[in-house]
Amino acid sequence: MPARILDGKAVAARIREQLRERVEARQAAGRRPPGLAVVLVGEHPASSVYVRMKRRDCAQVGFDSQAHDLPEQTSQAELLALIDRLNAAPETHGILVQLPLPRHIDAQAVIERIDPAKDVDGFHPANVGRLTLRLPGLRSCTPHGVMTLLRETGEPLEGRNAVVLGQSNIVGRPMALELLNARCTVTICHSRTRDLAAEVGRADVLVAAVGRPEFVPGEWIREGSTVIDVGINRRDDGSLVGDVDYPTAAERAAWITPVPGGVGPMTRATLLENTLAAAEALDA
Ligand SMILES: Nc1nc(=O)c2c([nH]1)NC[C@@H]1CN(c3ccc(C(=O)N[C@@H](CCC(=O)O)C(=O)O)cc3)C=[N+]21
Repeated sequence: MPARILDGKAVAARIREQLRERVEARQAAGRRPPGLAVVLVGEHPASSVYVRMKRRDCAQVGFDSQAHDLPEQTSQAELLALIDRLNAAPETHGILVQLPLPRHIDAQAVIERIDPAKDVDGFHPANVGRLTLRLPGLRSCTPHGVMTLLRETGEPLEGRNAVVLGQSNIVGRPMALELLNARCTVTICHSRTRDLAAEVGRADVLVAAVGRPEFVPGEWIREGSTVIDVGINRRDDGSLVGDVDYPTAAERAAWITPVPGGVGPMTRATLLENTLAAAEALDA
């Protein structure tokens, strides 16, 4: 039986619709719209596209989208000064600094300058620490969005073997913590993992976040598993593929996310959810 498709695009659209209603209710109660500052430094080609999508999402749900497009030569001091102003601005509830930043800027210093209450990316050590300790806080959009998508399958996560491919700060590590908090048995694999095929073969839930096109062959996939593909890789012909070989994996999995239309739209919808949550907490 071929896998059922976990349609992130459709779930994200539903989330945006619910958010739009909540923003309308806020407005009817005389409260200001959630404000998201999206900061873009320089002209990384993919970043301009992603930032445009985020701003369009904001407009669609009635958020105040605040654009800060800075030149490539912006100094770290200038960027930190902007963060300070946004931290202090009452109309700004969320601050997103698009990554990657130009090489002369220390991204970690920038992340740590953001008020954790406005850190809608969930990248600040205070928020990662809160996730680690199972305390409420802003949770990184991609792993958080994946958890929302996993709930859509209706299958319980408790006790299942979850395998995460990739140990990055923005996906692999927080993803493993999310799955642990959902009481999965979690394995994190990386470039030094000895027998990747064997690890993947044990996965009831596989999350692939390695950033290599079609890296996981379908033969590795456990029959009946749930396959979440975080990879967004652009091929020479301009088309997008994930980290998993979709056609062969879909023959074995019970559920699988497509690329595009899977995790990507969920990441953006979760950014909006985090921004509304930040607004509710800050304006309370
Ligand atoms: N501070 C920061 N926060 C981020 O969350 C962040 C970032 N920097 N830098 C870059 C990555 C990448 N990222 C994506 C989110 C959604 C899609 C997405 O919606 N993709 C669609 C369309 C893809 C397309 O057509 O290009 C899809 O997969 O269906 C893609 C990429 C967020 N990132």
